[in-house]
Amino acid sequence: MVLQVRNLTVTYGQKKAVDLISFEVKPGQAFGLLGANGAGKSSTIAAVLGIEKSTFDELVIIGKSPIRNRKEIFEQVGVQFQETNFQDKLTVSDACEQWRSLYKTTADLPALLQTFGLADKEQQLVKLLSGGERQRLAVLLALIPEPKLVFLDELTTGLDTKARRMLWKQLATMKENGLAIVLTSHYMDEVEALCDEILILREGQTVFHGTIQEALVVSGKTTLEDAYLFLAGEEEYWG
Ligand SMILES: Nc1ncnc2c1ncn2[C@@H]1O[C@H](COP(=O)(O)OP(=O)(O)OP(=O)(O)O)[C@@H](O)[C@H]1O
Repeated sequence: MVLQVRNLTVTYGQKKAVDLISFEVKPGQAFGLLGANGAGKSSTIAAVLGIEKSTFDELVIIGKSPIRNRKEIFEQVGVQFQETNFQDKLTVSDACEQWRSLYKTTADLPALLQTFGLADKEQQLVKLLSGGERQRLAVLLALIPEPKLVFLDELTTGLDTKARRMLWKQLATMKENGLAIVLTSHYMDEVEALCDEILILREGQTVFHGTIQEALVVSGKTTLEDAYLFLAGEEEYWG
């Protein structure tokens, strides 16, 4: 098991943003955290990484505690955040080198730049990249440490169709090689393309946890999007 989470709770003031959620992720498996805006997905990821305060019965990443062994875990876990802030004068190449310098072992950078369609942008300022290119750079940086587990928050938001397909294909290959993925997404085609298991949050609580096939069966729907809307309790808006 690469990740074990049991009864994780995140509280902001009086509000439980994440309420007793539990899940596990195995090597080579992609786990999708789904839910409406504000359902608690980012809070879950931040708590799992030990960035956000939480309570739990079990929280183990690659055999270690992200609270007590943050440094060791950092070497083996990649993180792509929704919005990465880059300095104004930073080129793509600088960003990659800075990131690489943080880790003991790193992936083949020219190959990653090629894969992510950024090989000809190395000297370009990050702030001048298009939104989609910046997004691809954020995913590339998450993969630099050759992680065993990667967290991808809204993986392909803002990406064009070709770039999305390229990323899915790349991640599918990495999964075959044992990479474990935790991703949040609002796109059910992406979830179907990548996820082996999903957990749907509604106001911080688990309303479904299982495979996509199970979500279809439990909801009695024929598409994942319909199943998601039903299980997340959002169907009433669409009738
Ligand atoms: N630091 C904070 N202090 C207080 N409330 C917070 C804080 N961070 C998040 N929240 C609240 O906790 C709830 C869960 O937020 P979270 O960002 O985890 O949702 P999300 O599922 O990731 O949403 P989105 O899809 O919009 O990214 C929301 O109601 C949010 O307003």
